[in-house]
Amino acid sequence: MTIYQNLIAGEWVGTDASENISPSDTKDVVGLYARGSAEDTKTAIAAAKAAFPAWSRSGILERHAILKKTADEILARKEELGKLLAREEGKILPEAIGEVTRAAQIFDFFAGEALRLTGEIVPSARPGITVEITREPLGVIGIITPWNFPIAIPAWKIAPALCYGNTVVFKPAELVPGCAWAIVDILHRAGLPKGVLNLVMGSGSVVGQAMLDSRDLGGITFTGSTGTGKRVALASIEHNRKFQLEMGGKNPMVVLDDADLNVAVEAAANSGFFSTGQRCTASSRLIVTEGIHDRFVAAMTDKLKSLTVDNALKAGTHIGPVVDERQLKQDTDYIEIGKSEGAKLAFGGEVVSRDTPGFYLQPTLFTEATNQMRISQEEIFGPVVSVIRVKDYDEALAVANDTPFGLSAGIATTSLKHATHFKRNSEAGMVMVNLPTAGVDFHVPFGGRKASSFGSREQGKYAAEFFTVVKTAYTLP
Ligand SMILES: NC(=O)C1=CN([C@@H]2O[C@H](COP(=O)(O)OP(=O)(O)OC[C@H]3O[C@@H](n4cnc5c(N)ncnc54)[C@H](OP(=O)(O)O)[C@@H]3O)[C@@H](O)[C@H]2O)C=CC1
Ligand SMILES: O=C(O)CCC(=O)C(=O)O
Repeated sequence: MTIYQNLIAGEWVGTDASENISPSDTKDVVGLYARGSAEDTKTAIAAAKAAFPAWSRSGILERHAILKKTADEILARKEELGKLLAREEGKILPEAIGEVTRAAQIFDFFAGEALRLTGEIVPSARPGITVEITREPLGVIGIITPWNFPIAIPAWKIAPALCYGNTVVFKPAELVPGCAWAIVDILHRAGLPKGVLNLVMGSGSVVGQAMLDSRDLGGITFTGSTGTGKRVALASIEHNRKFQLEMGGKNPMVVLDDADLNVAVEAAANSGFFSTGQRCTASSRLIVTEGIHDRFVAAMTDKLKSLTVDNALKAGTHIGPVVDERQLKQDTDYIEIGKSEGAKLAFGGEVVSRDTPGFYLQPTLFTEATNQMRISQEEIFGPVVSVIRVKDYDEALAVANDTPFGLSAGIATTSLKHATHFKRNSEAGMVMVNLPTAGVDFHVPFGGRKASSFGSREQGKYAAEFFTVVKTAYTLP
């Protein structure tokens, strides 16, 4: 089998490789992908550092053209790349093609941003002097991404990094090197100069750690677990560099008595179970007021009965497999914890077999949960959701905010008053009314509060906050 190699200083390198296995079918080897070493990582960082002066001064038309060409190729190959994504991560094919399309839209957006770079000229407090306020790139950006969005998250970190004139060392999650390799190959062929974008696939404890230990990164942008996020933060403080963290969620979805039941059920099922519940924006706490509670649980249970769990590539599958054995164990451990805490298992809870050997788990719904239970406080990251019964809107809001996390929050209601109050008083970075808590737009800010995020927002024009540094220059002509 061919080895998909790392890209370091413009050359494809690496002979040590590991298998990329499909979670839908553990007999399906997606490909052999290079495993970089700490030494490879250092070489990649040195190459990115050497490429920085020229790239940071490159013309906006060059950056625009490369990002646009990348967007166009990703879009033209969305079916093929979607299939690769579905195979390696387990997202169902329509969701996977949707994610690839989103990656293309992100590159397209930042191709446009390259042409819209601006600064300000303001009068000085001292007459005769002008003040220019400009944004400059940070330098070499370390990009560390998770497995759950194998192409969209790399896209929303790589595209702005390059757009604003930074060079990059990119380390994707070991579970999903396929999409990472494809996106880097496309950017490389689109004409990026040597060393501007380096790909080092390999393990977090080796490649990721070597990035954390480097003194030559101007910034690290990370998405993943809270534990690794803290390591990124501590190492970045030690090395005086900027960092941006996107971590977990325990996102609430409030359902009020006056909600449209169908809207509420569709939003809750999507939030909790689509993408196998493996989204940091997934809602695993359904906070439901008394008057609609029993009708909502009955309708949710009917909805879950109608969902097919199977191979991600099979037509008609609604929920693909869990990403790997370790995540499956985490999910089933939490199901046992939920039972032992006294929550009632209303649906699912079983690992199931399908025609192909994969990590299949039924969508699982607990009722009679309280917000103090571990299943309501800790991120499970699987298709496991609890219903918490509350008296009224005020209690619902208090429970929704009673969490260490603050990424996304939803409410299903026909009351303008409650929707407006919730938008203002939810302690989350993103609020959805009558919509799923997950599945965000590509051109507006993304990020949370409390333990979910650290640093400025990702995506849209707000991405400039992280990927640039402001310079204030005074001139006496
Ligand atoms: N917020 C989110 O979107 C996500 C949250 N999670 C949460 O995290 C849990 C565990 O998932 P997991 O994949 O292990 O998350 P991690 O935080 O371990 O992985 C995220 C990224 O960090 C890398 N990494 C791991 N260790 C280090 C290190 N010491 N230094 C630098 N980089 C490192 C990983 O590499 P590698 O994978 O190659 O080891 C991966 O690229 C999930 O169950 C879920 O709760 C997970 C994914 C996304
Ligand atoms: O919900 C989304 O669209 C994005 C979710 C995400 O970024 C994540 O799960 O890491």
